[in-house]
Amino acid sequence: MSKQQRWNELADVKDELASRDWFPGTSGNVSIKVSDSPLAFYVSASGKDKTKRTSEDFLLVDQFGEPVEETHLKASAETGIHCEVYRLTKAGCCLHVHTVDNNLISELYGDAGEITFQGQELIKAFGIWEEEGRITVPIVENYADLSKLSEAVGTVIKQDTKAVLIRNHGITVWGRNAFEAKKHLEAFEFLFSYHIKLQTLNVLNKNQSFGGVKNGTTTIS
Ligand SMILES: CSCCC(=O)C(=O)COP(=O)(O)O
Ligand SMILES: [Zn+2]
Repeated sequence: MSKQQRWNELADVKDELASRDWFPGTSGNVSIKVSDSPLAFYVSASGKDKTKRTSEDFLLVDQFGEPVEETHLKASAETGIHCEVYRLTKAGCCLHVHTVDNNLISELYGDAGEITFQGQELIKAFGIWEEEGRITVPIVENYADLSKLSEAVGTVIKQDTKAVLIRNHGITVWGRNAFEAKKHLEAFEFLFSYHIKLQTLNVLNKNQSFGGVKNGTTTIS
């Protein structure tokens, strides 16, 4: 596939994530691999409004996140994380978004360092078809030092890892191509949303059983 086709593929997936409001406040970044050896990938330019489609949305960078073509564009501040994903996995596309649900999950399970999902049909979206199939997402602290953050992400990526949560920040997820990366992202966001809603309902039920409704107001503690 040509570089232009890769660019278009990345622009299309960015548009689809934007249509879901998954890039609030210029957050998020996306990348797609163009060549394996030497590694080169398009990554979104830093600080842009990712809901807009322009000819300056992406730049080509190498394994170190350095531009390989003359450009005035600055690569995403989190390019180092994409470099780690391409170094450690067979990913062809890597997506990073900030959502309320992924931030809540990262905070609720941040101390545990991971969250595991089991018994959900959508786990099949990760290619896991076993009856008792499970998927674990590691969670790292949101280090302000981006080199340290990239290193922390790299440390938790194992052979079957498909995403990493950054605490109170967002998710970085990947797939062999743009289609698979988006599928994984959508499936994770579904699982996060389901889990939060279920936990909230459980707390509400518990409060009602134990008289948690005071003065006509149900409190969630
Ligand atoms: C306002 S979002 C803060 C930076 C961030 O977390 C992000 O995802 C976007 O950074 P980029 O440099 O890729 O625009
Ligand atoms: Zn981010």
